[in-house]
Amino acid sequence: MQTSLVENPSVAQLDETLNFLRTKYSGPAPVLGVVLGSGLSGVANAIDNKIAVPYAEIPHFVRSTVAGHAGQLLFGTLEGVPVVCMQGRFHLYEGYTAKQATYPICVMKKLGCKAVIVSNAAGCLNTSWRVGDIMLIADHINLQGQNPLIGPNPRACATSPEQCARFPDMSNCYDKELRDIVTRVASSQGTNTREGVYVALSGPSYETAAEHRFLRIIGADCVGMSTVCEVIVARHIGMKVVGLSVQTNMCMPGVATCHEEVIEAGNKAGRAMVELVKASARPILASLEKN
Ligand SMILES: O=P(O)(O)O[C@H]1O[C@H](CO)[C@@H](O)[C@H]1O
Ligand SMILES: Nc1nc2[nH]cnc2c(=O)[nH]1
Repeated sequence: MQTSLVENPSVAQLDETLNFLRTKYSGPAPVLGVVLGSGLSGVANAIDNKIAVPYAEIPHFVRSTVAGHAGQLLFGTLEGVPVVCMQGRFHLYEGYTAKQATYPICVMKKLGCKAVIVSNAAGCLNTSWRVGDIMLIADHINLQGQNPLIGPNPRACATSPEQCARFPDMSNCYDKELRDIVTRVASSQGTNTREGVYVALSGPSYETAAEHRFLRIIGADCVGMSTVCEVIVARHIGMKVVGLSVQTNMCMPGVATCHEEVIEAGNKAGRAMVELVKASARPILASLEKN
């Protein structure tokens, strides 16, 4: 069943989704959500005791239509931490509304997640970086021309109506404490992460050289077509966020970009990302429990 979500998800819709998921998975409630971007599905292999539920079966989920996005929800544990993982995400350019694309984040919240790790494949605008580098998102610029919070407030997936500010603060969107944890884990693994700004456009066309110049001038380090709507919803309903952008292609004049290259680079660099996400799960949980 595929519902056209132009309104916020209702209590009835969320209940229907959750009741269905409970028929598929009855293990410990996930505390951490993970969203895997293009070519980054390797994290799925690190999940133990996995139960996979295709999006096509889940009430009110839309379908994954993009190569490199498997289109299933995974339940299991990552280094002993109960997680729910989107192996593939929904994008606005697939024709989905911002509410449809972010519905799984509301479901993660209802399942019990306190934080979400969002990952993406991105075009690298920062000329000091290289393909394969992992950027911890420190901030974002939303140039998608959409905001998933437009419309009635509050939303049913929040813990309480008071949680959903009409004008939610986005100043610590990408949680500083969790970012520091991931940076420490990365350096203990010998992985050199860098922090930077992710800019999201609607896509699906890649950028022109003039657009690349513009995006650098406004302060972006890398560019993609996803993530920001998910993050806005997660913050609105009180979930902490970690964002990882794998640099899959250099945005340079005269250099063409194609999705096959993005997936291939994602697959390659994704290996380091798998180790990073795996090793970060327990310290992130410890930090969530402390706060
Ligand atoms: O952001 P993710 O889902 O990783 O995918 C990125 O890769 C695709 C373009 O190659 C776009 O969907 C872009 O957003
Ligand atoms: N918009 C955009 N999205 C991407 N995803 C991966 N690479 C790119 C890119 O160069 N531009």
